[in-house]
Amino acid sequence: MKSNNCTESVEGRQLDIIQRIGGIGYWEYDPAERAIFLPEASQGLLASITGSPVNAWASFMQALGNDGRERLQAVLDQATANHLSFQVDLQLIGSDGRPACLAFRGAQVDLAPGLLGLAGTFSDISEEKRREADHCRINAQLQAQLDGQLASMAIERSLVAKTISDHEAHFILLTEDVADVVWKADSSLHMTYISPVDQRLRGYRADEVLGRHMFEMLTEEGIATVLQIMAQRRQAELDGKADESITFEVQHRCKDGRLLWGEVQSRPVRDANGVITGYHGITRETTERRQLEDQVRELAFYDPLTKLPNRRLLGDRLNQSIVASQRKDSHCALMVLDLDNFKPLNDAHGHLVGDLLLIEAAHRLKSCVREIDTVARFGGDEFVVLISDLSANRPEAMEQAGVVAEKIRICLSAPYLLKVKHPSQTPETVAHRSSASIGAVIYLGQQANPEEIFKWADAAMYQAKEAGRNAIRFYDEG
Ligand SMILES: Nc1nc2c(ncn2[C@@H]2O[C@H](COP(=O)(O)OP(=O)(O)OP(=O)(O)O)[C@@H](O)[C@H]2O)c(=O)[nH]1
Repeated sequence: MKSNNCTESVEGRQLDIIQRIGGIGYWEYDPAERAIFLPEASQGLLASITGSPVNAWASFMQALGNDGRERLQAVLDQATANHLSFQVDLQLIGSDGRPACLAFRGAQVDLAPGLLGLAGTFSDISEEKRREADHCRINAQLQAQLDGQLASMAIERSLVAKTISDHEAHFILLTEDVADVVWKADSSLHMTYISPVDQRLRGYRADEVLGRHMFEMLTEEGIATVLQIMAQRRQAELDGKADESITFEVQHRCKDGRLLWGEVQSRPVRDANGVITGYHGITRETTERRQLEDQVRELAFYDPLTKLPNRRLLGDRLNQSIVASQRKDSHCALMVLDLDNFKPLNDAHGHLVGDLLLIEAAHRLKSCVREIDTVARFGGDEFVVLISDLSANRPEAMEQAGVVAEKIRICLSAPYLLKVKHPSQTPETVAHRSSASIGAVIYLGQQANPEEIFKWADAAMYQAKEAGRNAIRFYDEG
């Protein structure tokens, strides 16, 4: 099969760089198989965290220990059952005996048409955890000092008052120093304290925030997330299982209309009877990390030029289609398409104009199939179409696939009028004729493996080329 090693390697390199700089890995979870899938670059990142270069996922599971493994599985099960997004922090011991902490974040997504699963990212937060522990230690020390002073207040009221104000000044200095926003709210979520960092991040002065409701800082989605978390906390309190500290990520509104992502770590403040009288917490800006996470996902699974799924994602969808086809007893079709007469366009007008044709071809291909079908780009001028839910009867399924293939062939052979915009020149329209040679194969369940299916469709595509191009050939099993 022809391939575009250059595009693949650029993608791989970009992904690699993003993962190294951002320290973010990507995963997908198929609930039916109860299996996690990691792209290759994420495996490398995981291996560097666990310190074991061999079989990154296995050494990660080993490093988690029984408790960690059970915890991760429970979170995946719960997120699948309740359609929740989640974050779980997992402690592990690397192969060199070094303790590490990994943040697993995820949400429900369509892994493939009709297949709901989970997808998300992981990152090494060992350093953040160490810093958090330092914060907590400092806060605890301050709190202990304040408590001690308050206890002797009756005796040395005036002396203590001075000490407290010293400590408050110390506390304010500390909160100004850290990059995170420190805040407090009363039990009805009206803000009672916010550190000055918030003004740097969101543009609001503290006096514009104090007394306002916390929800005024958040987007509608963020409010829904907080309400959901509060309902869960109330239920957990009733069950006697409430966690004191809760971490969640929501978007915050800025004064100039921008939106920022913030990871909020919140704790309740309780009176002597354990009744919640307010909340306090730390909010860390995570916009850049979220953007990196989105970029990692894009680069890992999508072709940057056409935005179609790439070879890696198609491989995954093909595996899923085989399982689904077995379960539903319905055929699927895989078609490999190579454009004809594409190179002359590049040669005459340059690669940028060639790119416009590839983008147009991608649009045309998508318009020929249903939402549940997959159109992928394999690099170069080669595309792959995966069609599922065809008849259980082989000749009938072949006829159905033939109708789609013919629709694609006609659609791709229509003339291309490419609008080229040169910088500081009037736009020109380049007309070009291309078509596609299409090789198709029909498969049912696990009768064949993905490599064979690709090989057969590819062989059929070469037959279509040899037959004079702009043609369709089905793989003949005979
Ligand atoms: N514009 C552009 N061209 C690419 C890209 N990737 C590969 N190519 C070019 O695509 C062309 C593919 O060559 P061929 O498939 O042999 O060209 P063809 O004229 O369609 O020939 P036949 O398939 O034999 O009909 C080569 O010129 C590659 O340089 C890309 O991302 N953008």
